[in-house]
Amino acid sequence: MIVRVSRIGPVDARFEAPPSKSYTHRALIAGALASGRTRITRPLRAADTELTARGLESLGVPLEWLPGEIAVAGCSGTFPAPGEVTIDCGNSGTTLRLLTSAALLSRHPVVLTGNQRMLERPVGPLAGALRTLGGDVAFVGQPGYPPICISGRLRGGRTEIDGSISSQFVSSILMAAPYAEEDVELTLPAAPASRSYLDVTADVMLGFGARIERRGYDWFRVESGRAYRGRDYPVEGDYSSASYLFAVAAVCGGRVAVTGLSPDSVQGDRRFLDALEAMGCRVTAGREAVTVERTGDLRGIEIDMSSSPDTVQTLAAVAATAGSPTRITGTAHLQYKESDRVGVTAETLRRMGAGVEVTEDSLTITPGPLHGVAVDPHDDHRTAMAFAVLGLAVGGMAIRDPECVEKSFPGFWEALYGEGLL
Ligand SMILES: O=C(O)C1=C[C@@H](OP(=O)(O)O)[C@@H](O)[C@H](O)C1
Ligand SMILES: C=C(OP(=O)(O)O)C(=O)O
Repeated sequence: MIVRVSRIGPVDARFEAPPSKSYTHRALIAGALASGRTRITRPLRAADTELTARGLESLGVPLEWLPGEIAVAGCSGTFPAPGEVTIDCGNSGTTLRLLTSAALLSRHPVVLTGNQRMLERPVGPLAGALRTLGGDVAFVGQPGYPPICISGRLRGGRTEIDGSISSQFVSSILMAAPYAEEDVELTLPAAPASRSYLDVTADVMLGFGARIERRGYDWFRVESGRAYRGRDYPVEGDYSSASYLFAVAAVCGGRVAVTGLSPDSVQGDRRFLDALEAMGCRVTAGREAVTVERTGDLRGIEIDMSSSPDTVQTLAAVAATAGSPTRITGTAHLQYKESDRVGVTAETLRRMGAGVEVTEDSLTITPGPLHGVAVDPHDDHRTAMAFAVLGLAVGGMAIRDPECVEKSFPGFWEALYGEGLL
């Protein structure tokens, strides 16, 4: 299938943000490990969160998707799987990495695998740290990459962990840590990638009753024995998904209001709004909705997006329509995602007529006269959504394999249709 995107004029649209992918993954895992029942309300039902849910079910956790909620019967810290299980995590890095440490809470070995691309996404630093904490982690194929087989126990204690490739390595150990035999103390020798996701992890853990001490992003201690308690857990809206909606106002002009976002969220992709404001948009966060409005021209900016990785492509798309160049830094770890995102973004923007310069950790976009092109998202939802939005300003855009948005934002195309934008 192909979605064709035509140029539209200034917009006046209102959307509801989809629920947060990161919060839904974590609430599923905390609820599955908790004592008692958990009701996750307004969860994200998308390909990736279904993969986490199915993984937990195969570990023996009863779980039910109901309209607008998920009911989870917690296993009190020991997965009841009756034997070895293999979990297919597709291309969901969060599923594979977060379940890696939790798998030590099963009495039987757990094999975690995924699709072809997932087998190229690293897990080595996580495996190394887990071994120090008592786990047996064996690489079934290429050392440092899935598939991995997890057995042994989560003894706990102190370890160092390098989160500079992915914060998910750190989140993984933190989320399982309340069920270690001893307290877990993690020291991060290097600045973690995507550090804001560690705030999301801590937020969910605290919400489920864990005790966690920390010094910024370089030291964490989780108390053993402070089990998660089942609860009703409402999931807030997703700032990464909302970025595509806000970007429509930035590239087309006019205004877009998005409801369902928490104004004091710790999600790092909130920073995308600061970027739009610095470029010349008006951003207002009211009680009901966050609104982005553009009446004049956009100017280029320089911004560090290391903590907001999932909105780098949205920002690159907006930057291509500005009046001056934009330099985005903190992009090194985007090469480990669903695709080599910097490479694909640079190549597509160049084909559209923009100038793009790439270094190891930055992306500089120099706007030029743009024209639409055919985009192969390489099965990367964020590439499809970012270039669809840019297509609304440029016209003549064709997005191949549009169903890849199922990963995080299954209603993306319907949302644009619903507001008459497609
Ligand atoms: O923990 C999470 O929920 C996520 C962490 C980030 O990954 P990295 O830490 O690998 O950059 C982000 O890109 C991903 O979409 C979700
Ligand atoms: C990188 C992403 O997800 P994950 O790491 O879970 O595959 C994403 O959604 O952009």
